[in-house]
Amino acid sequence: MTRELWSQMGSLMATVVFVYTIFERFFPPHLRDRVQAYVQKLTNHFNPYIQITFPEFSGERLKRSEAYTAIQTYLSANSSQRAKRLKAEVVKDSQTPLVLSMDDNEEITDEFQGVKLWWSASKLSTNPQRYNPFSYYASSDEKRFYKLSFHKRHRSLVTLSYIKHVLEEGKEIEMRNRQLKLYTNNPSSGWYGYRQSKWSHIVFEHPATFETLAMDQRKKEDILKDLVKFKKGKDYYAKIGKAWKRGYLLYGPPGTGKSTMIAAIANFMNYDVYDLELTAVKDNTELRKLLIETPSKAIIVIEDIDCSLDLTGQRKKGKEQEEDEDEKPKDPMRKNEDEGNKSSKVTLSGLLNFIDGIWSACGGERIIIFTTNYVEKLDPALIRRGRMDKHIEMSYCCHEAFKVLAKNYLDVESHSLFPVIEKLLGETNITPADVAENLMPKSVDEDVETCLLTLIKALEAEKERQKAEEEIRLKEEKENAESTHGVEENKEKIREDMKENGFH
Ligand SMILES: Nc1ncnc2c1ncn2[C@@H]1O[C@H](COP(=O)(O)OP(=O)(O)OP(=O)(O)O)[C@@H](O)[C@H]1O
Ligand SMILES: [Mg+2]
Repeated sequence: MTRELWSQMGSLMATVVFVYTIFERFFPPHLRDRVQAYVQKLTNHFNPYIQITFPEFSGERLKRSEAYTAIQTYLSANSSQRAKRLKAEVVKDSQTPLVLSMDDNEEITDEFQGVKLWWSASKLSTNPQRYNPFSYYASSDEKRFYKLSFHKRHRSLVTLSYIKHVLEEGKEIEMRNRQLKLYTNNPSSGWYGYRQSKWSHIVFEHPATFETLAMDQRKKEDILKDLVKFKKGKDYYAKIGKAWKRGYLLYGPPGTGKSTMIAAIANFMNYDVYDLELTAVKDNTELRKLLIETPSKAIIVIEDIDCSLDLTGQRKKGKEQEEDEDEKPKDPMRKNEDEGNKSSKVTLSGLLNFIDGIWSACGGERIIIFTTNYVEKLDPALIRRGRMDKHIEMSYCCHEAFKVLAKNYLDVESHSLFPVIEKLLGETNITPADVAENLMPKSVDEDVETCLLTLIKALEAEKERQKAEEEIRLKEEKENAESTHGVEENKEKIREDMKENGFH
């Protein structure tokens, strides 16, 4: 018998039950229960189709079931073309605010490894008397659920593989469609008030992508490969017994694209960005509390690490200082003074403890990015491999990077002026930010050639400036060397005079 026939049998049974309910008061209760149990047994015995129900709220009606949401997303993506009656819902924090899913009592067919399965959306009103047609809100007596039906011979395929596949794909689509967020830490004074939290967020809508990022192509591909490997590395990290995190250090002069690279990484990985402003963090305990609240699939960013705090070379000193302070007997009169001095006492060791510590393994899948303009100023302990796994230099604009910018800003891939620019770029240090600024048309009627000529002029001016700077530097060096030489000559002369005069 086909599933359709079984469905019709179901309707027939419902009619029987309905008729039976009308006449139920003529049956004594013990007989009624027995008949009900027999009817159920009989149907189960002959019906080869199994049904699994996924309720919207499980247990307490406080939290929507994650499985229900994932199934809804999966079915919306796979069924909106097939279902005839659809329901439109506004979904918060999604790139597609209006989500279409199949309407109540609608049924669609899915296929998995050649096996057919049926999904239906239903709702059950447990207290029909309380139905209020004028209410804006769903009745609290309404219970929604998805029902999955399949033939019993596919029981293990469905329970072991299909449901897992649906939930994983549903969650994956949710992640893809969600809007990224940029979080910044709140000062601790506001952490515990009404509706206050440690992080505030806004929607993250930075357009930067790896495609629009101007840098050496090989370097770019290397970073992309590293990111992909990290994203797929859950099992690998578990196998080698390392927390699923990766540290990047981006360094280079201002305007070379460090912040742009962070945005491109966030867009590529589809991770939220947690921009940690260290100067707003009082001490290591606060730092720990903030970091504990960062979830999985997050990028934790500390920009300009050399300027945020005096982290450079302070590791030992910081520790010793902390120990000293612990040993000092506390003078009650000095308590207020101490509290006043407590502003921003995050230490390098506190930060390193987090990066290495066990709580960085809670939640997993996190990328930590430090940026700096002066890599040479940083304490080697902070940037050693294993902590900052990848050091990426963002350098001055090379010809390849220029070509990306020309494509972004002017939509050209080649031009007779390109070789002139290539030569000048080889002789001058100019940041991609400056190149971009010069390439941008200043008015609507400025054509490609005018923009390229503007850039050439800027490059020539910069070349002259750098040449003049270099000449001054060389002159100063020469003068210094000469004056040192003069002092030495003088000393030698005095020594000879003293010898002549009999002094030794
Ligand atoms: N490599 C790049 N690719 C594309 N655009 C870039 C690049 N570098 C700079 N830009 C452009 O210049 C602007 C400034 O760059 P960005 O803020 O990323 O530099 P930065 O290295 O973070 O500088 P800072 O050290 O001052 O923070 C960006 O908005 C972007 O438009
Ligand atoms: Mg920056």
